[in-house]
Amino acid sequence: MRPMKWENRRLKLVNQLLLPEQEQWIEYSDYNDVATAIKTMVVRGAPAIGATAAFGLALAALKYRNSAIDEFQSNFDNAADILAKTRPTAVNLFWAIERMKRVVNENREQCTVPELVEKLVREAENIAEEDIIINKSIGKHGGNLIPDNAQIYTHCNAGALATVDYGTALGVIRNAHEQGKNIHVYAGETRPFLQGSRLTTFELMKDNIPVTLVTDNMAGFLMKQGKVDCVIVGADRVAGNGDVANKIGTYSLSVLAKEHNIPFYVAAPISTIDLNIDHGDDIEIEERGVDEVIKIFDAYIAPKDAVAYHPAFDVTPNSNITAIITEKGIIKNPSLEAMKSFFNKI
Ligand SMILES: CSC[C@@H](O)[C@@H](O)C(=O)COP(=O)(O)O
Repeated sequence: MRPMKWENRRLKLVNQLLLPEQEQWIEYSDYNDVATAIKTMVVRGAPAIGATAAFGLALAALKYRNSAIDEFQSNFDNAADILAKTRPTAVNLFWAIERMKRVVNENREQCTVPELVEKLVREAENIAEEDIIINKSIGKHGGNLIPDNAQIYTHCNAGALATVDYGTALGVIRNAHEQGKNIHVYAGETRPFLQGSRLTTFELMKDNIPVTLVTDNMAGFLMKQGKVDCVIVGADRVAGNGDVANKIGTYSLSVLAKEHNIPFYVAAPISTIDLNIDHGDDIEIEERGVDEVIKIFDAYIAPKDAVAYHPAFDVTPNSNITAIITEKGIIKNPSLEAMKSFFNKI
């Protein structure tokens, strides 16, 4: 299931806050509303918010298509700033915004504003279409790492809903399933926002991929019981040394996997790798409102005035990662050197 549609020059997003109970599509014509959708997590997942921001900028370009070039650029840059301030951790957001800005900077001298607008719309469409191809390629590379009869543990939702389609971690799982391998997935519910229970189980069940939902604190016991053959997660940002920022709880899973000698895989597109950052400790970790911890949607699960803390992501050190699976190949035992040699080869 795709989380977004670009139809008649409008963006439609499925409201991921309501899934799986309700499939509500919201239409966007204003980039400010798109920024709010990213912030409130109507749309979420690193590649999905990148593509969404690109469409947000396409909407901004359409809005200002009758302006003179300088005014157009200033309004466009302002829209880019608004979209960039929505969520800080997933680098795909900034990567997509930069790609859109480059279209303006490289073409503003030789194009009219309407021509520029068309190029921007096309670039956003390209970002979205390429994402699907990239995910299928990640799936192909990663699918071969999954043995037949594997029991796979995944965290959060790195599926079709977190991308434009197919998914990264779930793309690997989908590929293994398409190869005819007999696999079974444990989906961790992913407190506090429940992307695992609401979205991952929903996606896998729709595809008839056997899945069992577990709460996050069950992972260690499952591993001890020998019920997990590998862990696969997505990523919001990979540092130049292969440290990985991903949904809060990923780090704990990696420690558990190491303790039990279970391979720990990260599936992510190259656009998630941030070579401007050498070390995971330098990745900005988003802190979200404590209401998301104190409540589950509208229901309080703690005293209303309880003190709570909500880092939305954590960082897994490269030493806990068996391999990073990208669309261009696999980086085994990631380190600064392994990452450098991979980028020299591709
Ligand atoms: C292919 S999505 C990879 C990551 O973005 C995913 O694992 C994740 O952490 C999503 O976090 P979210 O807060 O739901 O946007």
